Amino acid sequence: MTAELNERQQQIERLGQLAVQALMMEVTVNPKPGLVDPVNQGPHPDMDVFTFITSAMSLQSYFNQAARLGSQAGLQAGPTLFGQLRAIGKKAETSMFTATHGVNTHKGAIFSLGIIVTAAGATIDVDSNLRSNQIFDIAKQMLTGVLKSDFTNLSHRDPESLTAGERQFLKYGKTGIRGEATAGFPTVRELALPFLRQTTGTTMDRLLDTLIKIAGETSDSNLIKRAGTPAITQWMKEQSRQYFARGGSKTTAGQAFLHDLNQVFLERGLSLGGSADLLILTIYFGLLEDLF
Ligand SMILES: CC(C)(COP(=O)(O)OP(=O)(O)OC[C@H]1O[C@@H](n2cnc3c(N)ncnc32)[C@H](O[C@H]2O[C@H](COP(=O)(O)OP(=O)(O)OP(=O)(O)O)[C@@H](O)[C@H]2O)[C@@H]1O)[C@@H](O)C(=O)NCCC(=O)NCCS
Ligand SMILES: Nc1ncnc2[nH]cnc12
Repeated sequence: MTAELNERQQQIERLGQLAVQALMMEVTVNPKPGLVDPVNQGPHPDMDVFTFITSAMSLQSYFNQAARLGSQAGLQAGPTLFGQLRAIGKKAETSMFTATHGVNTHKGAIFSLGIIVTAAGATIDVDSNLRSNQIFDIAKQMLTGVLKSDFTNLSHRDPESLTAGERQFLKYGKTGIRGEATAGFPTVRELALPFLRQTTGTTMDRLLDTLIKIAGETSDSNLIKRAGTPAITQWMKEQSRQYFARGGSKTTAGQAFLHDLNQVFLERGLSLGGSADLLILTIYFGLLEDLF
């Protein structure tokens, strides 16, 4: 192998490794309301931090493959590339369920982070200052037409076979994670990543604040599913506002608020699985940009 090819190969592998690192960093952040962390299972009795570590490790080869797929497609990447990714994503879902004995830890991340890692592979030759924006643009290019293809004819399907996201589209017109991805992940591009870039303090402080920022601004289909109503999104926005009004993770008042919020999530069985996925994406960009 020539030195040039070898270096390219290493860059591709690095993109895959950073994906698993982002999954590990997300699950380490605590105290996270409604989510599994090393201290708490939150409202997820079927999983703990070890389930997440096992799940993340099982996805290494998927993310390496995704980065390689992207690097082969380059900047013209489009829906064909997404079709190829979905095929390997479905296999990765099966590997994840085998590794976790049937627990859904990273289904959302297989989809969202898979797209971003593939787009990162496609921008391997782009200048590092321009890269993040290019990744979002390519993700958008790749997802062209997905809303139409995934949501057409849903009403003719057996209602029992529909996923939470599909049900929420039929019931509330909400496009969920597919809508976010099709728009090029605006919650990450315009809100979470700029927010993370200007945070200070420990990595734990910065990531906790970024999570609560995301949770206050996104429509988390996992939260809606658990609450049984989309009105929960407005409630979450208010919780986020109050947390930051107390100074966030770096203040005693902010930490006390978070502690109480964790209790509320536990008592009501609420989860922030979708927001966790967007945090994972934000961490991935943070790693690419050397923000930690
Ligand atoms: C497009 C797919 C993601 C499938 O979508 P689907 O319609 O099956 O599901 P959705 O409900 O739309 O969402 C799927 C997961 O995406 C995450 N998510 C939701 N909202 C957001 C958001 N605003 N931003 C980012 N991410 C979001 C979320 O994942 C997290 O929650 C998961 C736990 O969920 P679940 O098991 O349903 O919930 P529990 O509370 O545990 O269940 P109960 O105990 O209540 O029963 C966890 O994985 C988090 O990561 C949503 O769950 C994609 O999978 C797809 O295309 N599927 C088709 C097959 C395929 O092609 N797969 C390969 C993709 S490359
Ligand atoms: N830490 C976490 N807890 C529960 N669901 C998640 N989905 C992604 N990360 C998660």
